[in-house]
Order: sequence, then C-alpha cells, then structure tokens
Amino acid sequence: MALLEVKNVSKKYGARAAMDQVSFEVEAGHIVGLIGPNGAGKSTTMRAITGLMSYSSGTISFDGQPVTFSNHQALDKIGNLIEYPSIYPNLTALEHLKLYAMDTKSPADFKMLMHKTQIDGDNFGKRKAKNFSLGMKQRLGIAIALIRNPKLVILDEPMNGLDPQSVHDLRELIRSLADEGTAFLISSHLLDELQKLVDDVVIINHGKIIEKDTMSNFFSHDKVRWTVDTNDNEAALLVVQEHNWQASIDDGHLQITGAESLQEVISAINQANLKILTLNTITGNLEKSLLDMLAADDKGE
Ligand SMILES: Nc1ncnc2c1ncn2[C@@H]1O[C@H](COP(=O)(O)OP(=O)(O)OP(=O)(O)O)[C@@H](O)[C@H]1O
Repeated sequence: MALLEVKNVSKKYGARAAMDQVSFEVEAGHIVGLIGPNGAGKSTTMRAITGLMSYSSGTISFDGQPVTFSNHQALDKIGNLIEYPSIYPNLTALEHLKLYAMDTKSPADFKMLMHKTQIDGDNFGKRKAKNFSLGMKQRLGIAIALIRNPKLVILDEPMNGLDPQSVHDLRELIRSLADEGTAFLISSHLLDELQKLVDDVVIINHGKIIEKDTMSNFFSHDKVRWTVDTNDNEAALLVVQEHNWQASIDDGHLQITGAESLQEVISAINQANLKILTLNTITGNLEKSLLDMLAADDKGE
C-alpha cells in the first residue's frame, strides 16, 4: 500500500470542478511532482490531502488511515508548507521551532533539525525572521514542516521567488531528506527544477489528472526531435511524411519526430536530392513534454 492514496476525489466550487476524479499515489521516500498550469487544481488537491478543505466525493488515505476535513488523525505524520510558511517576524529560527514543537523536542533535536535544514549557519543565529531572505524563510518553513518527523512533506510552490542559488540549495535539501526516507509532494511552475528533483510526475489540468508516471518513463515518452532546414522545406516535408514520421513546418523550419535515427532522416532527404542546410537534434525536456500534453488535453485528444 502506498503511503498516500488519493482515489477519485472531486471538489467543486459552485459549478466549477476544481478536482475531478483525482487519483494518484505517493510512495514512501519518493519525491512526487504535482505539475499543472495556473488554476489546474494543485493547491486544492494539496489542501484536500492536508485536511484543510472538505471534498465532495472520493477517498484519501494516509499511512492506512482516512483523511477528511473532520478526521485529522493521520495528519500528525504530514508536514506541510502550503503557499507561505507561518513565520513570525520577531522570532528567531530556534524560537519558531520551539513554538511549533510544543514541548515535544529536546535541545539536541532542535540542533539536529537546524543542521539538517541548514538553518544553523551564522546568518541565522540570533537574527529575527523579519531579517531573513526568502530562501532562509523557505528553509525555516521546511524545518517547521519537519518538526514532527513527518513521513510526507507537502510543499506548494516552494521555489517561488527564490534566486537560482537558493533554488539549488533547496533542491539539495529536499533530495537529502528524501534519501533519509521522507516522501515529498511538491507543486511548482519551475519545471526544470522539478525535472532534476522528482522521482514521479503527476500532471493535472482543469482539475483532472492527465498523466502520472515515473520521471524516467515520462522522459522516454518524449521523443528526440530534429529541426532541419533544406533548400526546399516544403518538398522535404512531403518526403518525410512518406516515411510516416510526424513532421510539420514551424517558423519556417522542418520539425521531425518518430524516426528511428538521425541517419534515417538524413538518408531520406538526400535520396530526394534535397540539400540539408542546417540540422539540430533536440532531446526531450519536461517543459516541452508538458506543453505538448496540455495542448493535446485542451484539444480533447
Ligand atoms: N476558494 C475558492 N473559491 C472558488 N474557487 C476557487 C477557490 N479556490 C480555488 N478556486 C478555483 O479552483 C480552481 C483550481 O484552483 P487551484 O488554486 O487549486 O489551482 P492551482 O493549480 O493551485 O493554481 P495556481 O498555480 O494558480 O496556484 C481554479 O479555477 C480556482 O479559481
């Protein structure tokens, strides 16, 4: 049984379905990316999982226990950082941890947690949170989310507003915590960052899950693409289409996918006595795969 199981969950705001039969799982120790455009239903899904919001149908179970708006028992083992961490400007990092721990932790526990989440450096010390950078606040937010040793941490757009170095540091931190066994469910618009971080991908659009897979499988779906210019792209398009590869002309360049190899593409064009002027091989990336998938979903394919 997976650590988190979301089955056929629906949630409506008035007539609008923010979640429509949403089903997915998070395995223990996995980092799962919840990806989708603005308004897709990511925050709503996260709120339902954390018991912050009621849902109209379906079931959510965490560690074998049901999660509903009125049953929060399972939630002791979920840490969350939804939108912004609740940080008090006049408290230091340590004071925050003491506040959220509610007398359940020892000074040694705090020391270890601060070390683990990299909030024990000189920059932190006695400084109050109002003087922290956004990256420092996010790390403190994660430390707060971890205080009860959760099995799952839910992070809604944790990279928002962070500079590249802070994004890198946060990614390393999440990876190291996952290696120690904590599962993560993370939503983000920074797809390149998720690409480097997550084990599994769940794609949501208009409240519906349109794809879920491991990151490595997701990549294998995304074929290599070739962008070619010849002395006659229209003629080359016809030649390529005869081979049953997918081809189109975008921005004046011939785009080809579906061939077995670059050699096949070159041979086909040469045999038609056309001249290749430029050729680029474009390997897959999450951003492109996602945009293709969302476009296909919006067209109702
Ligand atoms: N409290 C609410 N009342 C009415 N509609 C809402 C409410 N919260 C969200 N919605 C609507 O539900 C849909 C899903 O919203 P949600 O915030 O879950 O999307 P999201 O994927 O997190 O988007 P974003 O990336 O912009 O945060 C949207 O159409 C949104 O307008």
